[in-house]
Amino acid sequence: MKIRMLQGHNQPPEAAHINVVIDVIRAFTVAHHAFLRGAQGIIPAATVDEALELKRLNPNFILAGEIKGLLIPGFELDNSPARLQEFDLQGKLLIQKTTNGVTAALNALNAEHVLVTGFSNARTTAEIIKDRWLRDEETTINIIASHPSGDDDLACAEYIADLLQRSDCVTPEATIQRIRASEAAKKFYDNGQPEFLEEDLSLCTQEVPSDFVMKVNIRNGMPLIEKVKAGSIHAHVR
Ligand SMILES: O=C(O)[C@H](CS(=O)(=O)O)OP(=O)(O)O
Ligand SMILES: [Mg+2]
Repeated sequence: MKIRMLQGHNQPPEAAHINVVIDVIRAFTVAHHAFLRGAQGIIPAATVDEALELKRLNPNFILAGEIKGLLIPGFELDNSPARLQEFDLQGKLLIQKTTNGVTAALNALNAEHVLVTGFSNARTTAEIIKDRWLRDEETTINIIASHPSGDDDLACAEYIADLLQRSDCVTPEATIQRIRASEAAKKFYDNGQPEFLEEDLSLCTQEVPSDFVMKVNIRNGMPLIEKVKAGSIHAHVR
């Protein structure tokens, strides 16, 4: 296995068998919790206009995301995993537009398998990659920390790389510490910015055991993030 560690959301990575796109604070923590709450799929949108147009055509879809961390006018959900807990998402399709995670995922579609995750599903994602897709030492994996400079996604990327390599050097505790100390985490401790909930940070640093990865598949020519269970991955390959 050859692992490349990358950081940022704007550059398409060099081609690989597997791209793993990380956004801990908060896009793919939101995505994981949306699936845990029954969401059927998530359409990543490159722009607010594209997201609003999709909503116009599909009024049942739910708009989620942020600009500068805040609710986008006309959207139902912001980018808070805590506020998401109040919504019934059973069978729903979400449209997600965020600064780092969603942009990075849309720029990383050039692999056989494209996965997204935050810390909450990092271990499961690594385990399923190991079980299903690590064919031989020639398998190439890009692990993309979507925040261009912050340490939250990089810490999670290193945690996943460690799990894939079975090196046992990076603990979940050390990873959580780095996420909590990252630049992106600061606003969640700031009493002057009450719109950023400290509970979000708790959810972003909590591993939630689940039996699925979040995989970006192309459906009708469009990317769709789907919940793919460990045993059913071969039925969902792109
Ligand atoms: O809302 C978020 O958590 C971030 C925006 S910011 O960098 O924290 O302002 O977006 P994301 O794409 O989830 O990193
Ligand atoms: Mg982020």
